[in-house]
Amino acid sequence: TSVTDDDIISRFQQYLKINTAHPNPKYYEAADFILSEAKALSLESQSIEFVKGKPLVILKWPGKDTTLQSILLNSHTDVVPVEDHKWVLPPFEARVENGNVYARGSQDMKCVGLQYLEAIRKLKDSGFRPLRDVYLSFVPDEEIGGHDGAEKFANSEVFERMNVGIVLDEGLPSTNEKYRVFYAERSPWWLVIKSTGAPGHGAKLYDNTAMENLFKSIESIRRFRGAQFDLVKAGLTAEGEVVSVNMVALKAGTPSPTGFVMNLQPSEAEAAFDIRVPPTADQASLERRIAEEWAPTSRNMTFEFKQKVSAYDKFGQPILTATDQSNHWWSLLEDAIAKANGKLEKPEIFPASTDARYFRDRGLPAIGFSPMANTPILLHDHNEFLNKDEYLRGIEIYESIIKVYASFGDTKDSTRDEL
Ligand code: MET
Ligand SMILES: [Zn+2]
Ligand SMILES: [Zn+2]
Repeated sequence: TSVTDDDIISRFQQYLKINTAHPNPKYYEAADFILSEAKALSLESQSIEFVKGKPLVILKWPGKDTTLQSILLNSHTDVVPVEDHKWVLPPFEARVENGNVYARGSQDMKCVGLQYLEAIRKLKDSGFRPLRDVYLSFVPDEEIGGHDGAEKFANSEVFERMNVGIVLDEGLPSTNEKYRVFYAERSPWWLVIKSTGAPGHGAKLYDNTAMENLFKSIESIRRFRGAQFDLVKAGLTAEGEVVSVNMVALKAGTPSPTGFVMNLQPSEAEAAFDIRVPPTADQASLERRIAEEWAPTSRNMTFEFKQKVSAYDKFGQPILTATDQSNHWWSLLEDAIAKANGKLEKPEIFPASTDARYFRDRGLPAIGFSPMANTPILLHDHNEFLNKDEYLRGIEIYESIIKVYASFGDTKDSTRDEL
């Protein structure tokens, strides 16, 4: 069978046209599409609903030696919502302009999911047969925390039986010709702080109002944010190695039909922050800072975490995948990318969060990688796009990676089985 670039791009477009944005992702349409692609490629497939209405599709390309650890190529099928009217081209039509495919999910991360499949198609056409089992997982709900998707999957018996040795998951584009690659990620701490204070006349100056109490916290948080950001701006610390704090919501004031009651100081106020904590950070000291400076009871403040993922494993060690000789999957990835004439940046800590953490939590190596070079970073942004040629180039990169990974036959890597 001969595969044309047009066929490849049109399959990418088909996947992008399925609206899997929260809060009502069309998960069954996405699953059906993946399953029909799998069928065309003669891959084994199953769709599992760990949670009703949220299918997780697993595909398998069986290897010659099923006793070896397998390779898992993971991607999420959901995407973040869009503000339709702020896009130049409609976000779920995958139109092409100047060689760029515009769609929500074109970078995050429907590209990767289909590039895995296209790479397998090419390898199959070339007659290649894997030594190890190659698995693909298409998981729901990454963008809302992954609890009903990758988290359940990584802790399931199905996963256990897959005997996975290495996981590949998403990364970020780079604006130059080198690909970025990620060996760890920052942990999300979603914090809501609340203040209370005596209500009173809008004209009266008095201490301990809810607004004043909250603003003292906001000032302190902003000083911390500024100091962290300065390290990045000065080029001293990588983006993924500082703690980021961004205020994402503010709620206060007494509503009135025309807006707010203007002459009443409210008795409550709250603010929400998206905090990301690198595995290299001192978690305990950040916790103390939150309790003592950002939401102290002495200032009538309380706090609550909407999400708080530890950056450390159960032994208190930072969760990261080795990027040295101790991890042969890392060396193989370097080789594979070099073989395909690709260049790699120094490995980084992913500044946001991905499903890779659920696999790393299980003690598995997981590498974040989305082969997009020369591409502006538009994840979660308006007018997200990926250039056609970059997409096609990424398929070649995955061909090389899958080939190198799936033919690797070192017997030393079966330690997990021996335990
Ligand atoms: N990938 C998304 C993010 O980093 C959702 C992860 S769940 C905290 O924001
Ligand atoms: Zn993503
Ligand atoms: Zn995302």
